[in-house]
This record gives sequence, C-alpha cells and structure tokens, in this order.
Amino acid sequence: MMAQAVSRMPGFLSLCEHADPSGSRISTRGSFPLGSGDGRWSIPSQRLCIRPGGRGFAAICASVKNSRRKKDSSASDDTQKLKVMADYREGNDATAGVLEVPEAEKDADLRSNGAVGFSSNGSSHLSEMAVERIAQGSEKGSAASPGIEVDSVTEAELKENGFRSTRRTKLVCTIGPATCSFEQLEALAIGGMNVARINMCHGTQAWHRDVIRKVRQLNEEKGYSVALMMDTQGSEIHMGDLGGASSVKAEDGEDWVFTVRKFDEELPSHTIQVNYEGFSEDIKIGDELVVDGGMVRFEVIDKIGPDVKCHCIDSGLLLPRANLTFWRDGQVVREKNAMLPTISSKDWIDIDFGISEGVDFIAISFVKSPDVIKHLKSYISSRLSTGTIGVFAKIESCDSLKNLEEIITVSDGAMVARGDLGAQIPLEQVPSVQQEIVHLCRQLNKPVIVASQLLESMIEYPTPTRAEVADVSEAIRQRADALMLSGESAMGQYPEKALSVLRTVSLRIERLCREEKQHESMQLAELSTSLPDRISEQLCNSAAQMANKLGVDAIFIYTRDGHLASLLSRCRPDCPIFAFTDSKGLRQRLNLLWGLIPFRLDFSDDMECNILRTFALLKARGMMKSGDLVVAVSDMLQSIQIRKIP
Ligand SMILES: Nc1ncnc2c1ncn2[C@@H]1O[C@H](COP(=O)(O)OP(=O)(O)O)[C@@H](O)[C@H]1O
Ligand SMILES: C=C(OP(=O)(O)O)C(=O)O
Ligand SMILES: [K+]
Ligand SMILES: [Mg+2]
Repeated sequence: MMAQAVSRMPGFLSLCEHADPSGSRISTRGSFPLGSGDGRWSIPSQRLCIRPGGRGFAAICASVKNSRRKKDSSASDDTQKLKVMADYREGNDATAGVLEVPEAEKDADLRSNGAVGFSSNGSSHLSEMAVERIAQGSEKGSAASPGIEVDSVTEAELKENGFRSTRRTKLVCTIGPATCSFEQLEALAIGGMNVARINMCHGTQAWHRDVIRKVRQLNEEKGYSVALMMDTQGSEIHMGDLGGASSVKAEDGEDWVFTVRKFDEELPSHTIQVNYEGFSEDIKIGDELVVDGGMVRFEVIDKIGPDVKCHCIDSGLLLPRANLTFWRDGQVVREKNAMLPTISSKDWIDIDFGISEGVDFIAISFVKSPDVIKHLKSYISSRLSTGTIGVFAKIESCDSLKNLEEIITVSDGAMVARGDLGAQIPLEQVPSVQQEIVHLCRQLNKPVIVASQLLESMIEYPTPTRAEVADVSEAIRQRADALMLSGESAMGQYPEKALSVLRTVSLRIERLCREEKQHESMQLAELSTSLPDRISEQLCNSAAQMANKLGVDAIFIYTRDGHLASLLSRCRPDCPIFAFTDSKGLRQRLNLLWGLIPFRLDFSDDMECNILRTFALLKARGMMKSGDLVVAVSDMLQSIQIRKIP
C-alpha cells in the first residue's frame, strides 16, 4: 500500500495514510509545521525518517489518539511536543529538535498499533507505529531481541568486518565422535559451520538424536543458526565394522576372505564381512575388488559358496564400513546390485526419524533416477503439516551421471559426493564432472555442495597440503554454494582447524573473485517458462546487475517462500544478500545458499514498512550504518528499490 502524502509543502511534516501491518487502513490527515518558531528547524525538500529512541513515535501517536478520544484539548499539551530525531537522507545530518503539534487533529484516527509517516516534500514515505517496540527490542541489541533473528556468528562478522567481507561460501561439517559434544559443536558453530551433517551409515539413532538435540539447543540458547542435514546410507555395498577395530592393515600379497556370512563370535582373521547378499553371485574370478575408491585393492582368486577369496594387490588401511566396488575390464560392475532400491528399508526408517526430528535437509545416497526424489518429496509433504525438508540428491554413481539434469531438476539441491564418485568413475574424470555438476546446479537454480576429501590430510595433521588448499580454492572459484568436511570433522584430530582452513580460504578466494570481477562474466540461461516465474527471474537478474553496477553494500530480499532469494543467490552478485523471511524453517534452509544471510523477521505486505523496520533494527543492532546503500527486492510486490540507510 503506497503512502498518500497529504501536505505537499516543504517544511511541513505530514501524516500520511497507509495500511498497518495487519492490513487494516489507517486514515490520518493534517500537516504539522516544523519548528515552533525557534528557527531550529530548517528542513530541505528531503525525506525525513523518525529514529527510534527516547519516547517513541508510537507512544506519541497513541497520545494523540487518546487526546482525541477524550475530546480534551488540554490533554493534548503533553502530546504537543514531539521529540523527533530527524535524519536527513542526504548528508546524514542527524538533528534533534522539538516538533510542535497543533491541537490534536480533529480527524485524526490514529491507532496505536498502526503506522503513520512523515513527509517533508510530499513524496510517499511511511514510518511506522511499531517504532517504539522496535526501539525497545533493538536497544537491547541481543540475539534474543524480538525484532529480528540472525545468527550470532554472522552478526559478529557483520559488525566486525562490514558487509563486503562476509563469507559467501557456506560450510557443512559432518558430525562424528570427534565433534559430538556440546562444546565441540559450539566450537564448530563459532567457526562458521552453517550446516551440521549426520551420516546414517554410522552410529545409532540414539546417537544421532543426541547430536540433533544439542544443535537445536545451541541455536535456541546461544543464537546460532546451524541447519541440520541427514544423509542416508543408501544401498551401497560396504564392509562390516571390522569386529570393533578402528582399522586393519591389508598388506600386498596377503589373502583375505570377503563373505556375507554372519559371525556370532569373533571375526576370523583376514576376514571381512560384506553387507550385500548377492555379493558372491555378482563377482567373478579375475575381478578387481576396490576398497574406498582405491585405498586398498584386491584381485578375486576364488569363490567358495558365500566366501570370495581375494589377493591383496595394493596394500592399505581397511576402515570400518568402507565402501566396496568391483571392476571388470576397466569398468565398475553393476549386476544385481543395480537393482537394489536407492532408498533401502533402513533408509526409510532413518527418513522417518529425520522427519520426526525436524531436520532441514535429507541427502539421498546413490540416486539413480529422478523418480526416487519425487517419491520422497511427496512422502515428506504427506508427513508434514507445515514447512518442508529440502531433499538433496547425492551424485555419486554412474547411474546418477546418466540422468543428471533430470535428477537435479526435481531435487532441492545436489551434492558432488566425490568419495563414491571417485570409486565409480576414473579418478581423472572427477574434476570435470564436479565442474559440470556445479555449473548445472547454478543454471537450474539448485544449491550444490562439493564434498569429500577436501582436507583429507587434516584428519591426521594440523596443516593441509598445498594441493588440498588448491582443490578447496577451485570449488570456491566454481562458485559452489557449500563445501563439506567429512572425516576431517567427524573423526579427525583437528576439526576446528579444518573448518578454519575452509573459512579463510573461502574469504581469500572470494575476494580474489571480486577483484577479478567474476560476477560480471555471469552468463545465465533463462530458467523459467511461465510468465510469473520469468518476471521473478528478470527481477532478480536486474537487481543483481544494478547492485553490481552501483557497488551497493547489500541486496535485501523479503521473501515468504525463498524463491527470489535463491534466484538472487544464483546471480552470485558482488555484494551479500540479506534475506528476510518470517519462517524459521525457511531461514534455516536458506543457510545453505551462496552469499545469502538469512534473517527471521515478522513482516507485512507493506514493503515500505518492512524496509524501514529492517533498517531501524539493523542499525540499532550495529549491523548497518547511515549512508549504506541497499537494493531492496520483494517477492510480494515484485519491485526493486534503491535505498540509502537513513
Ligand atoms: N556417527 C558417526 N559415528 C562414528 N563414526 C563416524 C560417524 N560419522 C562419521 N564417522 C566417521 O567419519 C568418517 C567419515 O565420514 P563420512 O565421510 O560421512 O563417511 P564415509 O567415509 O563412511 O562415507 C567415517 O568413515 C567414520 O569413520
Ligand atoms: C559424501 C559422500 O557420501 P558418504 O560419505 O555417505 O559416502 C561421498 O561418497 O563422497
Ligand atoms: K551416507
Ligand atoms: Mg558416498
């Protein structure tokens, strides 16, 4: 609802007319001369803004309303002095003064919960009645402020370094024995973890529940905003748990038995259990059995019933539940195992668990076709009455590569799961496949996570290899939404250090990309077909372009479903994107998107009101300052505005 300015005279503040946040209309008329003859006020033809502080504007309006009700002009004495802080939009010349209000306006029908605005030049301009409440909330300046919710780490980063240098690449940490205590989780949150991932390949449901609840507790009590991702086991072929040993060495020339037999007592020596019933039927003598994508290799030399006898040809460490593939004539063999369901019965149990625990994302392992994703998404929506869970397709098999575009199109995001991918395709193809997936996800507007072995050596050592840093840099340069730690954070010796490497490398490389003006080489194909979607897309493309050209400090997006926020992130603009949403769940899910800083805020359909309110709140919290330039986009109004923070 646009403001309707009443006075067109410079030098007069006007009460305007507009809708309050609840949608009902407030009607006020009358203009107030500025200054009471003391000559202190000299208002040029510029917009004025009422700053929260002292006795707020809402209180004054309430008094005006009161005095009108009482029809008692003397009662309006109190209301005749409006203490306002007029902040010139140009020049930031904040001037305090006293505004004399003539006798309470006869027609004034101000509502204490409504909104009202001033204009000195007749241009449409709204302020709001909630200013007092905002001021009260924001003066406290704490994460628990009722006005706006942002995670405490981002808030500190914004205050310390300003908008421009906030990290754009998001960080996912796999939680395992090395990081499951409250203190360890908090250290990761402080270190910049945006998403905590739990891998259902390992641990019990009780263990995972404990982690989920600790993350929740951290968010609620300490003001972090860590989202949760649950990763399914999937129907991969993997070894058993080595009878409790943390690892076992397989030496060149040794013979080992791989079997589907179960053992009640101790596992016989040189014996490995395999989880896949059809193992001995599928595999042939002469095949190569590859552990963890090549960490150890065996040649199959004999088959005796369920037992497969293998000769070690590449020595190495066998780790519990390590993944197994077998190769024939230089290709991965997918026989009956290709018929295994993508979502196993264990996975369905875990998915139910994830839904009931309210995780933000579910990642599906070894996705082969789009159907399984569609099926899961409809299952999730049938199980949830409100909100949703983002479904991520892990691209980690030859089958997923065959149907890549279809799979990504129906998913809410994708993961380049290089661990298993590198076991299924020749290693030298992994980098180009990664690039292809990252680019495709950007074109299709889906967040993408680059995962596995980013800083593998940091499982054991406090410093990464130079090659690892180069690999991390490449993923950042490709503009992936997120980077993921696996073993480095789950069971490594230096989880926090590994996270800190991802953080510092991200900041450095992102700066480099900005210096190289990478955002200018943006070539995005048109994504949408329907007119409303095309409008949204063009709105975001234009907003991002304007932001880049004008060198603004931030893009603000007010969104109820996150779609425009993701479209803006897709443009990978030069400045950060502040995404305001009224939904807690959406705020958590937006955590994974490149360059997006999610805020939770109650807002109305009145954009002007929302904008002023966010300005006031962010300023009061020290996250923005007067003079900062912002491009504001709204999916409710489908508009772009350029605003300078008053
Ligand atoms: N919940 C857990 N409990 C015990 N160990 C875990 C857990 N999560 C991860 N790990 C350890 O961290 C390693 C790396 O994690 P991840 O990459 O997610 O699994 P994987 O290597 O099995 O694909 C695992 O191999 C396992 O040793
Ligand atoms: C991330 C991966 O999946 P998981 O850790 O579950 O094997 C991977 O294979 O790279
Ligand atoms: K998994
Ligand atoms: Mg995998």
